[in-house]
Amino acid sequence: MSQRKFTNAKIVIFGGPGVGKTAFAVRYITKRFICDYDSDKEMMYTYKLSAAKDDITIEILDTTSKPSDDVMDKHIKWGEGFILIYSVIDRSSLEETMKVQERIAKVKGTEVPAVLVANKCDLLPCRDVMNDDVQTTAGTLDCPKFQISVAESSGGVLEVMEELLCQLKREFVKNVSASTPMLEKPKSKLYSMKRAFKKRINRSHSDTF
Ligand SMILES: Nc1nc2c(ncn2[C@@H]2O[C@H](COP(=O)(O)OP(=O)(O)OP(=O)(O)O)[C@@H](O)[C@H]2O)c(=O)[nH]1
Repeated sequence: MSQRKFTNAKIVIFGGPGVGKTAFAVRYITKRFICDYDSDKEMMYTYKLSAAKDDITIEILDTTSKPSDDVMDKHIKWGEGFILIYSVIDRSSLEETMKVQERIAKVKGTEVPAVLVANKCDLLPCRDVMNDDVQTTAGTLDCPKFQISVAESSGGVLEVMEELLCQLKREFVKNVSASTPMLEKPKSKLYSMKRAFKKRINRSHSDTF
């Protein structure tokens, strides 16, 4: 039987070198900011989120910063929702996310659950990416945009995840309704009475001949 409840989410984090992909995943899971991680290692995290109706198992794939096209396509096919992170102090990282968006659009189309995240907003005095840059380099996916600092607090990270999970749930519900055959509407009492009456008339009619 196909699954009818939203209980799983597969999320992929893409972004250029050092933008804070690992910091984001670790912040979401542990609510802590740890300054240094093993650099550029691919990691899979699993996190159980207790929701009002059901628990949701969230798998988060923290990718390397420069995956080959084949590896990127494999991750895109695996993922259901995408977090595209760039750093406000590194303009080239914004361009990286544009390339990823094009790839996602090619593999999965443009209607994909995704969010675009500007990280390291605590370093705004050193910013290298202006708001106009983001508007003009909007990319192929029309996804919600966030400005956060993983270092400063968990708030932004939670907001991003909440938005993506909402998009994923919407997509899930859409797919379930599309795959469910339309159930026949229950007949009203009047309809049943009319049918019974018709049957009786037909029977008495055939009795006559
Ligand atoms: N100031 C500041 N530093 C941050 C923030 N987020 C992450 N960093 C730092 O940026 C560096 C890179 O963070 P990572 O999480 O390793 O970045 P990454 O994208 O996983 O890096 P790679 O996978 O190696 O490309 C680390 O030193 C983090 O402490 C932030 O919001 N503000």
